[in-house]
Amino acid sequence: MKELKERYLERLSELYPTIAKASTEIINLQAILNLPKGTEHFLTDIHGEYEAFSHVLKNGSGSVRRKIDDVFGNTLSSRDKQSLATLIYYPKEKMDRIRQTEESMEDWYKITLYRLIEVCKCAASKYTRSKVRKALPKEFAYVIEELITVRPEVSDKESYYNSIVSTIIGIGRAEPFIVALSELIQRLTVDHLHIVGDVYDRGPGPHIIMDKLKNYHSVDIQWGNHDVLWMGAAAGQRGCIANVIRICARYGNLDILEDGYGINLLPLATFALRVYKDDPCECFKLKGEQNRDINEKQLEIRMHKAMSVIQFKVEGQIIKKNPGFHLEDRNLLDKIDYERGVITLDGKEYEMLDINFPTIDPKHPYALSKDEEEIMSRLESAFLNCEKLQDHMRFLLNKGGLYKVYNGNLLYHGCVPLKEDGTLKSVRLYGRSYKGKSLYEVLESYVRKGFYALNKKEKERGKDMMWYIWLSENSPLFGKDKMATFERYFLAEKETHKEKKNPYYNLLENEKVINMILKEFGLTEESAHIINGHVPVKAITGESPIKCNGKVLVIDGGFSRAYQKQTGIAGYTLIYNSYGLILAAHEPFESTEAAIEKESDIHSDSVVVKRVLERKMVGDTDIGQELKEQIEDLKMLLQAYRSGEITERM
Ligand SMILES: O=P(O)(O)OC[C@H]1O[C@](O)(COP(=O)(O)O)[C@@H](O)[C@@H]1O
Ligand SMILES: [Mn+2]
Repeated sequence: MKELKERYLERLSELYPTIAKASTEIINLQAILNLPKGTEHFLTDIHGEYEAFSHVLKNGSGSVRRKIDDVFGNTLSSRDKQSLATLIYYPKEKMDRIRQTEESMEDWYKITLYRLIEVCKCAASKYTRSKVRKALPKEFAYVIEELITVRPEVSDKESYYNSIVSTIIGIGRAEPFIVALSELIQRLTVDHLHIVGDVYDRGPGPHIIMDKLKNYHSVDIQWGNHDVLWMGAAAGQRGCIANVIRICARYGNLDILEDGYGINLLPLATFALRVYKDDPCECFKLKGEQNRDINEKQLEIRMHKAMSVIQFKVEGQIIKKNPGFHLEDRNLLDKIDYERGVITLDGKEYEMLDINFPTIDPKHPYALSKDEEEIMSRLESAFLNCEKLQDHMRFLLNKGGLYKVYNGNLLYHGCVPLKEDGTLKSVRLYGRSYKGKSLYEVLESYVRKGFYALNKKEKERGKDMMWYIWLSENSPLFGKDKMATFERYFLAEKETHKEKKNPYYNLLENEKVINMILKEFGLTEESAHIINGHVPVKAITGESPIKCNGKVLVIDGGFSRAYQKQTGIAGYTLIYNSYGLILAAHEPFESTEAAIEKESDIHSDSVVVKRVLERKMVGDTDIGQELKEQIEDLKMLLQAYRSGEITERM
């Protein structure tokens, strides 16, 4: 044991070769511990709505505006503060407009630069100089540092700053400088971003969101069921591929695949046009407002139906291949009487709203036709070989997981499967039982195996498991008793569409149950929270996202336009800064254009969920914990230098 310690100290002495260097590092780390905790920003269920996403990313769900309020208090009108906020979110676009009406741009630059520098100073004050320096845009790094640091040795500060600002304006660099400062403020306002699942599906730009996330300075992602669906598709799992394409078609978003990812859908299109030529495909109308031409719409509706039929077939095959999934009762194609146009479910007969299935052989309803097989095999290789998709999925794998414990909070997308009595539900997977945290962990390991396992069988299991995570009642990411896709397309009876939620969702107010879950994930402190997405909070009916006296926060972002009618708002996001937790309720996002022109911001309401008694410092966070350990190690090294166990390296 001692040997190990010695070896460790030797290694450490390579990094801190002298007493002076080790001491300096201890002092630096100690200083960081005493800075206020960085701001965390939580977003969930973005569902492809990249414009709204991009806006909340820019405004930090109200954090930028709060900074402006802190700095200017009553010395600026609320209008001016809002203009300044909009400028910080959209500097280029805003200046394009201002230039058209402003009489003296020079004055405007002066006032604006002064205001931005003040906000920037405030945003930077939470960080060490070294961290701020790393965030500075290269081109203006030196000047910005000059402007935001207090220089006691300069006696006439005002004229010092004024001369820098005048030079910037004089040499025609005011606008790029304003852009750089605005972006820096955005960057410094939020220290770390959490995405609590469901980047993908329903909206038009998940690939754009993924690109933005890839460039974001600090982020983690808890996968949502829709994300795992896309991961499964990228791994070549046919059930996932079929669902991904069906959902894109349903929302009129096939462009994501064709233009966003370069996946060729022509074979599917020609097939759908041929096979469903005279079929009105009534059950497969597209969702949302679709402003596209009628022929295009007709084509997409047919592709929607063609892919849905393929989905029900390939899912049937996966269910047969994996008896352990216990999903046999979801195989419905063999329950249809194709002659009479009815289906029998639980002993009851229902009329099918559509009975035109030219590719289904009633004796072998789950077999793909030759053409369907050909399409799926081409799609499989298209998904597997799509560089950009693979790159996005690698990012999800590297930055994400099924859950996260971070600064005393437990983050996951869906739920922890429970029994009616509130105890953990045990789930058998490939011969072993798992519940709670171990269920999360084994499922995550299967996802990774689906991408990386060398053993073919393990890899195959991993892939199928991604489809299972998408829709199984035992999946913590889905948490409903069935996914009633088939019934919702083909049956009029609403009772068959019902997807019953796991008891978890009825137990969210039960403190005993919530404490049990937190403890299961190693969180025993009274101050711990669960942060949850997945289920839209229906503010319209008075539902609150704050459950269990604030211990649970269900912040389904409601970004998804398709769901805004049901929720009545555009959902919630959460901020955790050094003063506590703040929940922001958002109004629907009209457009980027409106956000700039009308200076409309979409957070309508901010509720302080919890105000801490004492301001939280870095020392109180997970990173603070690590820093404290580093300090302890360095103290050990110092001791070793002083006692002569280790000699300084000069
Ligand atoms: O509204 P759509 O697109 O028809 O999708 C409904 C389906 O999506 C789900 O709600 C799952 O998606 P979420 O994770 O966004 O809730 C299923 O339970 C349901 O069958
Ligand atoms: Mn979800």
